[in-house]
Amino acid sequence: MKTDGQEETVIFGESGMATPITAAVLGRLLLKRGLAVPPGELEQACAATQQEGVEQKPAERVSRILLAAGLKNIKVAQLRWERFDHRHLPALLLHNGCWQLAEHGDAGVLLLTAADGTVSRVANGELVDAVVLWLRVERPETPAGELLKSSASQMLLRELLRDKRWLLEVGVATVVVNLLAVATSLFSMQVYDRVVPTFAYATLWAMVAGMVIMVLLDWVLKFIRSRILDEVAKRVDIALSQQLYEHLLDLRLDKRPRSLGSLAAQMNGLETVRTFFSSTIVFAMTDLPFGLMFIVFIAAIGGMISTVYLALLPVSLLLGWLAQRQLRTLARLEIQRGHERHGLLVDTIQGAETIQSSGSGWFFADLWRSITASMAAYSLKSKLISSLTTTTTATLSTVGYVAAVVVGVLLIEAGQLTTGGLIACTILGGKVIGPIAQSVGILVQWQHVREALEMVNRLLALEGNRPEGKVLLVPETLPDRLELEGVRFAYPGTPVIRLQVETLAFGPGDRVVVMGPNGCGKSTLLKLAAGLYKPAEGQVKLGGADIWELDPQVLGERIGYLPQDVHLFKGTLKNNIMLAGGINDARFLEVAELLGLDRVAADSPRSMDTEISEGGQGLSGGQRQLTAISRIFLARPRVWLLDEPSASLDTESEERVLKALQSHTRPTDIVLIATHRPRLLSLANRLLIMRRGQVIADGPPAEVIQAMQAAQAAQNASGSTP
Ligand SMILES: Nc1ncnc2c1ncn2[C@@H]1O[C@H](COP(=O)(O)OP(=O)(O)OP(=O)(O)O)[C@@H](O)[C@H]1O
Repeated sequence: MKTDGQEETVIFGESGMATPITAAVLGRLLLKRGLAVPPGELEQACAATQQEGVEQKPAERVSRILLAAGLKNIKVAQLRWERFDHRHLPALLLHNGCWQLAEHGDAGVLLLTAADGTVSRVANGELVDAVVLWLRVERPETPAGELLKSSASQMLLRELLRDKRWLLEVGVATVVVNLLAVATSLFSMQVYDRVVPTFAYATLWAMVAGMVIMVLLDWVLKFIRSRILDEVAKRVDIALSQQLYEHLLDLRLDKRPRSLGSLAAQMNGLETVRTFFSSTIVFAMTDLPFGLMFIVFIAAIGGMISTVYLALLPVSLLLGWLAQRQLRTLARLEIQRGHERHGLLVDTIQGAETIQSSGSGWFFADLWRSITASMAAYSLKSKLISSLTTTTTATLSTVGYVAAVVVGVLLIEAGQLTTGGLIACTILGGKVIGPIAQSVGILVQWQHVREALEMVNRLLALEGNRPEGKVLLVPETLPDRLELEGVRFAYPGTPVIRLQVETLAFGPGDRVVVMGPNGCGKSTLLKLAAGLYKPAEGQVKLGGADIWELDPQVLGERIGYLPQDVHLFKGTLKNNIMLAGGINDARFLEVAELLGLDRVAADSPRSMDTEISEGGQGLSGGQRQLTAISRIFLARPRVWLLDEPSASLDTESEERVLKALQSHTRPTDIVLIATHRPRLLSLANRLLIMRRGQVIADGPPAEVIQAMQAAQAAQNASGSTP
């Protein structure tokens, strides 16, 4: 189909009507997303895919067009507008019967650009039935040159250069150590040329005495150099790991990678970097540039012999460069598999009970074996390449030695060189090739370090909760009011909106129970209200202030959040209850008694000092839940956000928690409880019902229940009507 000279492909809308998508509108989107296509290619691709038939879904068709136009690594997703995460704009939108480019406009208005370039402004609400095509571009690899500009490298450099004195000290020590190496060769030259022909022992002893001093100096300098570098590595290590860990603590939860294994591996990346910089290999690197200095000395002593080493130097470097290209890919693959293995390990340890009870151990053992086998294969390949390169460099070194001796003999015959001179040249020659042979080992390690740095970069690139340098509000008083305004939220990596709330306000004294089917967004609502997740759009306000503008301490003080999955940490029961500390014993005991935790402690020989292992091992599910609830009671927040507080509790404990909530909350506190337990309704003066991320009913519990029952009855009646 052609319109105005533009190639079109035909796409079926939801209703089954064919809706054309032009190369022009797709081209506009690609341009906005920074994806270049040579002129004419998109039109050709559209025409080619059109000939294949029109029965494909829009997303499939656009995928084919993009592939035909040479754009790989792009996934196309088709979504309903109301479930689309606006952060992923620009996208293509099917509105008013044609596909248009949709972009953010101002004040929540959307800019739509049609194929012919006409722009219209549309309000969000007008697009309820619209369909979106969203391009998800896979992350491009960081180019090598970018690495040094990257945050981890910058952080490393910043730490290394914080106190520059060590650079001078190490520099001076390295120069002197290498000059002493020249002195050793000069010693051999003098012995062969002056001592051996005449057996001049007096000269020999004088030179030996000089050498002893030099050897001692060499030892002392090398020792000092290694101490200085160790100190620097230690300093950098402490600073970097602290910065990285704090970044991890402050990481925005919705920006965290989903796999725990890769998150932990990214953190561990620093370890690889640290080991590299604190290893002796750094000395080999600092000695590398002195190869050229030794060639200059060889030229001064043996003239033409230097050309042998000058020729060998680029050959060895080329060999190393070729090797490192291969090694880099292998290192990346090995590290990726390493992440998977790490993730599997974490999962296996956490899910040990499930694995054993389900008898699925063989499956995990197989998975482990296959990952380990492929890691071993990559490692074997990289060892093969590095040993091939090392052996070749060693052979080159021998070839260099033989060539230098041959050239030396010719020079001795021509009277331009002495035997001692030749020996000195070959000693210095070894010092040119030696570090290069060693550098192959450095290259192997460097590839791992490079990958590790990229991993750390990825971690650092993840957004923190509060941007650095942002001025945060610390209000002295905050009215007890929690509001959600125009909130839309999608979890990372998915464009599906999981929470959509136009306006929702909670005032002083509100006792709200949130109910709804599994996965309707109750926990998501509570997490957003607690400021754990940031909405893609809209605001969550506490006392009129956006909670993302508030200092986390203010937030922590005002809001108490009980997660659905309670987590306890390694330590004692008491430590776990008083997690953030700062609570007096009387209050602690009062809360323990209130919630029945004193009885848990009484059952254990170590009472409140009962040992808890990582992840809360050592307590029952209900006891873990009580422990977590007691943290909130100790904190006494103004806003209580409790996610399934009684899910693991027996009736007695549930009653106790209910009573505690009635008696120990202030009349002005806001209490929000997500639950499936009707018993908790006795506490509520307000009931929210949620479906598919939206609040569908809100009001006094009796009224809401009545309305829901009436709606259900009406639905049943209409469903039973023939
Ligand atoms: N971390 C996550 N990443 C991606 N999607 C998520 C994540 N957590 C929850 N979801 C999805 O968001 C939706 C809402 O989840 P939520 O936990 O808020 O439901 P819920 O109403 O609390 O359910 P339940 O009653 O089972 O606890 C679900 O469809 C779920 O699959």
